[in-house]
Amino acid sequence: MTKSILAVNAGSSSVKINFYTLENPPRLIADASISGITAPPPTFKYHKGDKKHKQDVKQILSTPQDAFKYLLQRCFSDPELSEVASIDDLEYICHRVVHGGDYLDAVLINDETLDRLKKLEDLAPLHNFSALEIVRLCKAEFPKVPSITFFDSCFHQTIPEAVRTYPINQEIAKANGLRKYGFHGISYSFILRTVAQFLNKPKEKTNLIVMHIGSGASICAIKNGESVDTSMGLTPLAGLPGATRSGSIDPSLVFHYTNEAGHLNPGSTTSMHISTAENILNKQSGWEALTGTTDFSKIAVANPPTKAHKLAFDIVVDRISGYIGSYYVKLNGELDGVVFAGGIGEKSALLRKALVDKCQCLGLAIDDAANDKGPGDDETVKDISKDSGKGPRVLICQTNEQFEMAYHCAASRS
Ligand SMILES: Nc1ncnc2c1ncn2[C@@H]1O[C@H](COP(=O)(O)OP(=O)(O)O)[C@@H](O)[C@H]1O
Ligand SMILES: CC(=O)OP(=O)(O)O
Ligand SMILES: [Mg+2]
Repeated sequence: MTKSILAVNAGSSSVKINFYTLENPPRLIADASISGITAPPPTFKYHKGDKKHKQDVKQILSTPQDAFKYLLQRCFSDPELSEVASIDDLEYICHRVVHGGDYLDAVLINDETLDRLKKLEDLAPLHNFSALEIVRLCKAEFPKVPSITFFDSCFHQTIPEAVRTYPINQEIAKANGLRKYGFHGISYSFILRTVAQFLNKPKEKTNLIVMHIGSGASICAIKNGESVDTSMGLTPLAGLPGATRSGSIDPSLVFHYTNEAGHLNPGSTTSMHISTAENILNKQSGWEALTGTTDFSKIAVANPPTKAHKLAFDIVVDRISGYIGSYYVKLNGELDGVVFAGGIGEKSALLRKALVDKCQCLGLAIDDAANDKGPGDDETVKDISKDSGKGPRVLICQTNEQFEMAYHCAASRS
């Protein structure tokens, strides 16, 4: 019986689990996901071969842990699904953990590594706790199956010192690990390999600007196959706005958020504890704070229902295009392509069009029909450039963090 790998990706608004055969490269057996955790009702999707199933979930799933438990229950007890998902066949469970601190590579979970990762929970408040709860649950439910954690932050260890260093007291910065880490790295690693292959270039000679735009959004400059800058920082709050995250703001805004603004003194933050500020910027901001919805498909529409929806869309376009310009300079204008990925990057033709139009001066142009059609289910990379061959290519990549983890797991264990 072929052994299998279960890969778990707990994002801020979704949980995706995929089963693969343990072979190099792994083959997909089945996948299941819960999306829209922050915009109920959540949606359950399941796919095996040509069998596809989609339904709204009636029960309340307000955290990624709840969503994971629901997925396990469906996969292991539903007669239709259980044939592919027997616990006895599982050889490894791969988990996406957003913040890996100073870890340079994936680690096998044991008491020591779990303890070390627990200390990082505060640095990715929307992610690490939930991901580690899922790791703990797997340890308890399937004690014989090793769990391996893959980190979003590892891909960015090539970011040069001047880019990753914050201009603050360096003793304090070093003692507390205060630097840019960057995230979505499992996704960037998948995108780099598949896009380089698509372009017929060695990874080491590939220069890209990649946008991973989902409920959490970031952008990465890749030079000669290495991350040289990315918009998220010490935590996934920095950079672009997200569904409930503010993205980068003037750091002093925190001290002026209450009605005591303009009367700053050491006591003026008493009603605004620092963890409250963190909570507001991570969970009560972003496009939900502007429009009332975390669902970007309600915002990226030809006729926005309110001025606030239009404003939210324009803010996202403004912030992303600002980074594209900055990264174009950082890559000395030597750019093979600009890549759209993530739930929004892959699905919103309107956002892609608005961004490419805004970046015309960099030689970017889009083929409207190809853009509107988007990628087919089996099309991992799609070229939507107006005139491929001229200027940097405009591409969509259907990223797959679950595959990336299984791929590295199978490669290192086979
Ligand atoms: N057709 C669409 N147009 C715009 N946004 C979309 C569309 N479909 C899904 N989305 C958005 O994609 C986001 C989820 O992205 P995804 O990368 O899957 O999630 P996560 O960040 O949890 O990993 C949600 O904000 C959802 O509203
Ligand atoms: C790092 C991050 O924000 O991840 P996600 O987009 O999956 O929430
Ligand atoms: Mg995600």
